[in-house]
Amino acid sequence: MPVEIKRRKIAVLGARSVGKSSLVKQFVEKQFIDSYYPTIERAYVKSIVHKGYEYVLEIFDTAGQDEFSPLKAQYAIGIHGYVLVYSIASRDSFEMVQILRDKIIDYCGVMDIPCVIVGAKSDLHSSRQVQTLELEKVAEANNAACVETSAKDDINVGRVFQLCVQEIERRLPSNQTVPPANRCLLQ
Ligand SMILES: Nc1nc2c(ncn2[C@@H]2O[C@H](COP(=O)(O)OP(=O)(O)OP(=O)(O)O)[C@@H](O)[C@H]2O)c(=O)[nH]1
Repeated sequence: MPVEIKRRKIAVLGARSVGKSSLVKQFVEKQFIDSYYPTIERAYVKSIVHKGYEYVLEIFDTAGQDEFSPLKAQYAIGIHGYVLVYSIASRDSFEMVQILRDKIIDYCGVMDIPCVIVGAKSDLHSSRQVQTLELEKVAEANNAACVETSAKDDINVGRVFQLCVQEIERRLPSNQTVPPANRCLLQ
Protein backbone atom coordinates (compact mmCIF):
# COMPACT_ATOMS: atom_id res chain seq x y z
CA MET A 1 0.00 0.00 0.00
CA PRO A 2 1.43 3.44 -0.87
CA VAL A 3 2.43 5.56 2.11
CA GLU A 4 0.19 8.57 2.40
CA ILE A 5 2.03 11.90 2.23
CA LYS A 6 0.68 14.36 4.74
CA ARG A 7 0.63 17.88 3.34
CA ARG A 8 0.07 20.78 5.68
CA LYS A 9 -0.14 24.52 4.94
CA ILE A 10 1.24 26.88 7.54
CA ALA A 11 1.04 30.70 7.55
CA VAL A 12 3.64 32.73 9.45
CA LEU A 13 2.19 36.05 10.63
CA GLY A 14 3.27 38.90 12.90
CA ALA A 15 4.19 42.58 13.10
CA ARG A 16 6.92 44.08 10.88
CA SER A 17 10.55 43.17 11.42
CA VAL A 18 9.93 40.67 14.23
CA GLY A 19 11.97 38.00 12.45
CA LYS A 20 9.40 35.97 10.48
CA SER A 21 11.49 35.62 7.33
CA SER A 22 14.65 34.92 9.31
CA LEU A 23 12.88 32.14 11.21
CA VAL A 24 11.58 30.52 8.01
CA LYS A 25 14.91 30.95 6.16
CA GLN A 26 16.85 29.44 9.04
CA PHE A 27 14.44 26.49 9.07
CA VAL A 28 14.35 25.86 5.32
CA GLU A 29 17.73 27.12 4.07
CA LYS A 30 19.87 26.97 7.22
CA GLN A 31 21.02 30.56 6.87
CA PHE A 32 20.69 33.82 8.76
CA ILE A 33 20.96 37.25 7.14
CA ASP A 34 21.64 40.29 9.33
CA SER A 35 20.24 42.88 6.95
CA TYR A 36 16.55 43.69 6.84
CA TYR A 37 14.57 43.36 3.59
CA PRO A 38 10.81 43.81 4.10
CA THR A 39 8.93 40.74 2.91
CA ILE A 40 6.30 40.93 0.20
CA GLU A 41 5.22 37.31 0.39
CA ARG A 42 6.95 34.01 -0.23
CA ALA A 43 6.12 30.31 -0.02
CA TYR A 44 8.62 27.63 1.01
CA VAL A 45 8.35 23.84 1.03
CA LYS A 46 10.11 21.58 3.51
CA SER A 47 9.57 18.01 4.68
CA ILE A 48 9.79 17.00 8.30
CA VAL A 49 9.26 13.78 10.23
CA HIS A 50 6.78 14.07 13.11
CA LYS A 51 5.95 11.05 15.27
CA GLY A 52 7.33 8.72 12.59
CA TYR A 53 5.33 10.20 9.69
CA GLU A 54 6.64 12.35 6.88
CA TYR A 55 4.95 15.74 6.48
CA VAL A 56 5.40 18.08 3.54
CA LEU A 57 5.00 21.59 4.88
CA GLU A 58 4.07 24.49 2.63
CA ILE A 59 5.07 27.56 4.62
CA PHE A 60 3.78 31.03 3.71
CA ASP A 61 6.03 33.84 4.89
CA THR A 62 3.90 36.97 4.93
CA ALA A 63 4.39 40.74 4.95
CA GLY A 64 4.44 42.37 8.42
CA GLN A 65 1.04 43.33 9.77
CA ASP A 66 -0.19 46.18 11.93
CA GLU A 67 -3.48 46.43 13.75
CA PHE A 68 -5.09 48.16 10.75
CA SER A 69 -3.91 45.68 8.08
CA PRO A 70 -6.82 43.68 6.72
CA LEU A 71 -6.26 39.93 6.94
CA LYS A 72 -5.66 38.64 3.42
CA ALA A 73 -7.93 35.81 2.34
CA GLN A 74 -5.00 33.59 1.39
CA TYR A 75 -3.75 33.68 5.01
CA ALA A 76 -7.08 32.44 6.29
CA ILE A 77 -8.54 30.14 3.66
CA GLY A 78 -6.88 26.76 3.09
CA ILE A 79 -4.42 27.16 5.97
CA HIS A 80 -4.06 24.27 8.43
CA GLY A 81 -1.93 25.94 11.10
CA TYR A 82 -0.49 29.30 12.14
CA VAL A 83 2.84 30.51 13.47
CA LEU A 84 2.28 33.89 15.17
CA VAL A 85 5.59 35.67 15.72
CA TYR A 86 6.61 38.61 17.93
CA SER A 87 10.01 39.84 19.03
CA ILE A 88 10.89 39.44 22.73
CA ALA A 89 12.37 42.94 22.41
CA SER A 90 9.07 44.57 21.39
CA ARG A 91 5.98 44.66 23.58
CA ASP A 92 3.94 46.18 20.75
CA SER A 93 4.70 43.17 18.56
CA PHE A 94 3.62 40.86 21.42
CA GLU A 95 0.28 42.68 21.60
CA MET A 96 -0.14 42.20 17.84
CA VAL A 97 -0.22 38.42 18.37
CA GLN A 98 -3.57 38.55 20.17
CA ILE A 99 -4.95 41.02 17.61
CA LEU A 100 -3.90 38.70 14.78
CA ARG A 101 -5.31 35.59 16.37
CA ASP A 102 -8.64 37.35 16.98
CA LYS A 103 -8.70 38.53 13.35
CA ILE A 104 -8.14 34.97 12.07
CA ILE A 105 -10.81 33.57 14.39
CA ASP A 106 -13.30 36.25 13.25
CA TYR A 107 -12.45 35.91 9.57
CA CYS A 108 -12.73 32.14 9.56
CA GLY A 109 -15.79 32.00 11.81
CA VAL A 110 -14.21 29.38 14.08
CA MET A 111 -13.65 29.16 17.84
CA ASP A 112 -10.15 27.70 17.77
CA ILE A 113 -7.16 27.52 15.42
CA PRO A 114 -4.02 25.35 15.50
CA CYS A 115 -1.39 27.87 16.44
CA VAL A 116 2.13 28.31 17.83
CA ILE A 117 3.07 31.64 19.40
CA VAL A 118 6.76 32.37 18.87
CA GLY A 119 8.89 34.81 20.88
CA ALA A 120 11.62 35.53 18.33
CA LYS A 121 15.11 37.09 18.81
CA SER A 122 15.61 35.35 22.17
CA ASP A 123 19.33 36.20 21.87
CA LEU A 124 18.52 39.89 22.53
CA HIS A 125 18.70 39.36 26.32
CA SER A 126 19.48 42.94 27.32
CA SER A 127 16.60 44.38 25.22
CA ARG A 128 13.96 41.95 26.46
CA GLN A 129 10.53 43.58 26.95
CA VAL A 130 8.35 40.44 27.17
CA GLN A 131 8.95 37.79 29.82
CA THR A 132 8.66 34.07 29.05
CA LEU A 133 5.89 33.74 31.66
CA GLU A 134 3.77 36.28 29.77
CA LEU A 135 4.16 34.23 26.59
CA GLU A 136 3.12 31.06 28.42
CA LYS A 137 0.02 32.76 29.86
CA VAL A 138 -1.13 34.10 26.48
CA ALA A 139 -0.52 30.71 24.86
CA GLU A 140 -2.54 28.93 27.52
CA ALA A 141 -5.40 31.45 27.23
CA ASN A 142 -5.51 30.84 23.46
CA ASN A 143 -5.13 27.03 23.54
CA ALA A 144 -1.85 27.45 21.63
CA ALA A 145 1.67 26.06 21.86
CA CYS A 146 4.54 28.47 22.46
CA VAL A 147 8.31 28.69 22.20
CA GLU A 148 11.08 31.30 22.23
CA THR A 149 13.53 31.15 19.33
CA SER A 150 16.62 32.75 17.92
CA ALA A 151 17.01 32.49 14.16
CA LYS A 152 20.41 34.13 14.60
CA ASP A 153 21.74 31.42 16.94
CA ASP A 154 19.53 28.67 15.43
CA ILE A 155 17.76 27.97 18.72
CA ASN A 156 14.37 26.17 18.75
CA VAL A 157 13.75 26.93 15.05
CA GLY A 158 12.83 23.35 14.05
CA ARG A 159 10.74 23.05 17.21
CA VAL A 160 8.36 25.77 15.96
CA PHE A 161 7.26 23.63 13.02
CA GLN A 162 7.14 20.40 15.04
CA LEU A 163 4.82 22.19 17.47
CA CYS A 164 2.69 23.55 14.65
CA VAL A 165 2.18 20.06 13.19
CA GLN A 166 1.43 18.79 16.70
CA GLU A 167 -1.23 21.51 17.14
CA ILE A 168 -2.80 20.62 13.76
CA GLU A 169 -2.79 16.87 14.45
CA ARG A 170 -4.07 17.03 18.02
CA ARG A 171 -7.31 18.58 16.80
CA LEU A 172 -7.96 15.71 14.37
CA PRO A 173 -10.43 13.01 15.38
CA SER A 174 -8.53 9.69 15.54
CA ASN A 175 -10.29 8.31 12.42
CA GLN A 176 -9.48 11.36 10.28
CA THR A 177 -6.10 11.79 8.59
CA VAL A 178 -6.65 15.01 6.66
CA PRO A 179 -7.43 18.12 8.72
CA PRO A 180 -10.02 20.57 7.45
CA ALA A 181 -8.22 23.68 6.26
CA ASN A 182 -9.83 26.85 7.56
CA ARG A 183 -12.70 27.90 5.36
CA CYS A 184 -14.13 31.35 5.39
CA LEU A 185 -17.85 31.67 6.04
CA LEU A 186 -17.97 34.84 3.93
CA GLN A 187 -16.92 33.19 0.64
N1 LIG B 1 19.35 39.43 17.03
C1 LIG B 1 18.47 38.86 16.19
N2 LIG B 1 18.06 39.51 15.09
C2 LIG B 1 17.16 38.90 14.28
C3 LIG B 1 16.67 37.59 14.54
N3 LIG B 1 15.80 37.27 13.58
C4 LIG B 1 15.76 38.31 12.74
N4 LIG B 1 16.58 39.30 13.16
C5 LIG B 1 16.81 40.58 12.47
O1 LIG B 1 15.62 41.35 12.52
C6 LIG B 1 15.45 42.06 11.29
C7 LIG B 1 14.10 41.72 10.69
O2 LIG B 1 14.10 40.34 10.38
P1 LIG B 1 13.11 39.71 9.29
O3 LIG B 1 13.26 38.25 9.36
O4 LIG B 1 13.29 40.37 7.97
O5 LIG B 1 11.71 40.18 9.90
P2 LIG B 1 10.23 40.02 9.26
O6 LIG B 1 9.32 39.80 10.41
O7 LIG B 1 10.23 39.00 8.18
O8 LIG B 1 10.00 41.48 8.67
P3 LIG B 1 8.81 41.95 7.64
O9 LIG B 1 9.13 41.38 6.31
O10 LIG B 1 8.86 43.43 7.68
O11 LIG B 1 7.52 41.48 8.18
C8 LIG B 1 16.63 41.68 10.38
O12 LIG B 1 17.63 42.68 10.49
C9 LIG B 1 17.12 40.37 10.98
O13 LIG B 1 18.50 40.15 10.78
C10 LIG B 1 17.17 36.91 15.72
O14 LIG B 1 16.84 35.75 16.03
N5 LIG B 1 18.07 37.60 16.49
